[in-house]
Amino acid sequence: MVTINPRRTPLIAGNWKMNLDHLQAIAFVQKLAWSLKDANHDFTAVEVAVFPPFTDIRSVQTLISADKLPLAFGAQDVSAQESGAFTGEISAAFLAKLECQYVIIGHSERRTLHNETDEQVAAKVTAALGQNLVPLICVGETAADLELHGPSAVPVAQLRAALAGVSNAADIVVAYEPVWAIGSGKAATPEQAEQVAAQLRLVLQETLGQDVADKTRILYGGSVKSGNIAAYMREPNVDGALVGGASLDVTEFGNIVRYLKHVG
Ligand SMILES: O=C[C@H](O)COP(=O)(O)O
Repeated sequence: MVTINPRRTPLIAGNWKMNLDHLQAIAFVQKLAWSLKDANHDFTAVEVAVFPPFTDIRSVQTLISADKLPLAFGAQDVSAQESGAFTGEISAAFLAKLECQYVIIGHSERRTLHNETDEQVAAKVTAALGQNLVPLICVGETAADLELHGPSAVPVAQLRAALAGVSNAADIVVAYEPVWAIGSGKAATPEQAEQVAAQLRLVLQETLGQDVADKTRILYGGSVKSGNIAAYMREPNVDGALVGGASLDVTEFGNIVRYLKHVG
């Protein structure tokens, strides 16, 4: 039985990573919106967001705005800097100007492949909030971390660090993504996801207070598919999913969004 917390609208977020150019993005978003509309998806019951590459965002914004599509969108990363000589960087102000609602910060691929530190993640969170973007903060342990420290220690420490400069978080989203589950087909069990999500909610409570802890959505990410999403959504502290590979297939992503059809 799924009980939807009235303070936390479930969020299904598709992180396209470095896939789909701007023309493919337009076709994808149109098809996604049409297929969800055809299926009478209730966008007030489950929010849907896509995270295209930077070069697609203007096209996605224009389409969503012109056709008044009930989809949210965001970027996959942001600079901690406001402006200046930072070749290749994209500021939070630029993203806000493109009407992004969200920005993913601290994805494990950034932490691993670009050596992003907890301090840089925290600075990016502050930069995003400064432009009224909702930071979607990713945390998660590697297989080695899991063996060494157990399931919650690393994600909890990463979240604490990410919130270091946040005093008044109007709106944030947290994604628990065990690194060993990303793109591996070896998803965490719903119980594992719930265990860590509950610990992350405690961190939110301790650092930002009960109200923020109650209203903050905590997503699970890592090999989410239409066949396993419903089981995660039955867990009381899991409020949605950050989907990678499966978000690139319109039909599959649409079925993930429509998980309510498959839960008792
Ligand atoms: O941001 C999304 C995650 O990295 C999950 O990716 P995945 O669904 O391909 O495992």
